[in-house]
Amino acid sequence: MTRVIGLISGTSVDGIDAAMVEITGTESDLQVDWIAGTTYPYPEPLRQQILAVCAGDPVSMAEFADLDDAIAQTFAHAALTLQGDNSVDLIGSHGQTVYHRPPQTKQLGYSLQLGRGEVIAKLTGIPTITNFRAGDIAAGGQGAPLVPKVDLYLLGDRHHYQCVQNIGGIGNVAFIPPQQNSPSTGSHSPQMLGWDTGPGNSLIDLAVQYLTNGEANYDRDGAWAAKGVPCQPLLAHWLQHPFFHEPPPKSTGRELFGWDYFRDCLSDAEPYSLTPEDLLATLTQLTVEAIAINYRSFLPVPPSRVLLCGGGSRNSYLKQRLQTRLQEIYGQSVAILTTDEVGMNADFKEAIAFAVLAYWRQEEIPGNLPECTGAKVPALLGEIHYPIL
Ligand SMILES: Nc1ncnc2c1ncn2[C@@H]1O[C@H](COP(=O)(O)OP(=O)(O)OP(=O)(O)O)[C@@H](O)[C@H]1O
Ligand SMILES: CC(=O)N[C@H]1[C@@H]2OC[C@@H](O2)[C@@H](O)[C@@H]1O[C@H](C)C(=O)O
Repeated sequence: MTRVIGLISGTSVDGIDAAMVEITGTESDLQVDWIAGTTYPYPEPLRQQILAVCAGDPVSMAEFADLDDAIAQTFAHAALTLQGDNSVDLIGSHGQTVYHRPPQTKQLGYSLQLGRGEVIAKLTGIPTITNFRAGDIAAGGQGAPLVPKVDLYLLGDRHHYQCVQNIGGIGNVAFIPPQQNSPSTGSHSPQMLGWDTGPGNSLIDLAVQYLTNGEANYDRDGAWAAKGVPCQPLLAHWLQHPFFHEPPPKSTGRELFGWDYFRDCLSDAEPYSLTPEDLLATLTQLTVEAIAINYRSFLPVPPSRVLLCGGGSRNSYLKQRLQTRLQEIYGQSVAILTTDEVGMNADFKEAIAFAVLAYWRQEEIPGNLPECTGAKVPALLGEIHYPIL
């Protein structure tokens, strides 16, 4: 048994999710037992600095190095807070993505996560694995999404064609066909798939911040959007964005669906004189339609159930709109649950996944699925940093 802490701050930049778990087995016999989890908020000035860098604000290399270390220190504190009196064997830290560029025909991808492992290992005294995306990118992959391989082994089901749909800042899906035999035999058909579906909560959050002058950060339970009506012509226009129609493998981030895109949305919306409620309803529906278009265009069969995770799984209005839209496109009801309902914590699933990815790195088991990231080969993911005792 290996006790591992997994750490991640996602594209919402809302704080560090930390999960402590005990892991045994390897792939088809992988077992992860939950011990504890916590969300450790960034100090507000640090959060603002991260958002500014993500939005393209210029920084000197010296400021950049300080930012890297400030993030690493916050991650280390999150790990130490969660660790308490427990002994921990390993930390898997995703870090904070500040830039992501998918690969092009003649150019490898580039994905930068801050919060260097040397500092986390030094401050915690625990071996720390970081920089998980580089190994997949070196193999020609997108570097994302990486969580689907963990979903396969922890959420694969004998009967269902499942979609595990994360709705964080960005949305991503893992499509998992029924696992009749051991997944590692590759005997399942059709194949496992996974890719980024587009905006999750990123545009909804930006709209709430804009509409409240920064007083609020998100639309709790979708209550505000639920009072509005989606503007169909605006949606039709936004849905022409090439990302929604690009076949997988594909990945994205705040570079595409961040402030600049939101400002474009606002100017597109001007002629319609939308109320704040209508604007939020339309942006929420964009997330729903992005998921629906991706499923209809790229899944080989309709999912028999969708397992939601990430903060968007708490947005009951979004969930209900997604239910309606999937029923419309498939002509039959598709069960929508949260991963909590099948025993996997929906808020900490990504943190748990990076604990597993670190464990796989230590056991020398590849962490990526080429069918999801587009990498040429399965690759060992992550760099190991040992504390100097
Ligand atoms: N009760 C709720 N109602 C509506 N939305 C919610 C609720 N709770 C969380 N959210 C949304 O979830 C977001 C955070 O989700 P999450 O932590 O999964 O994102 P992330 O991990 O940062 O993103 P990513 O998965 O893209 O890296 C918040 O910014 C908010 O928009
Ligand atoms: C570059 C980056 O941080 N991408 C994240 C982001 O957040 C959601 C989506 O975009 C996903 O593909 C990815 O994260 C998860 C943890 C993944 O790799 O599976």
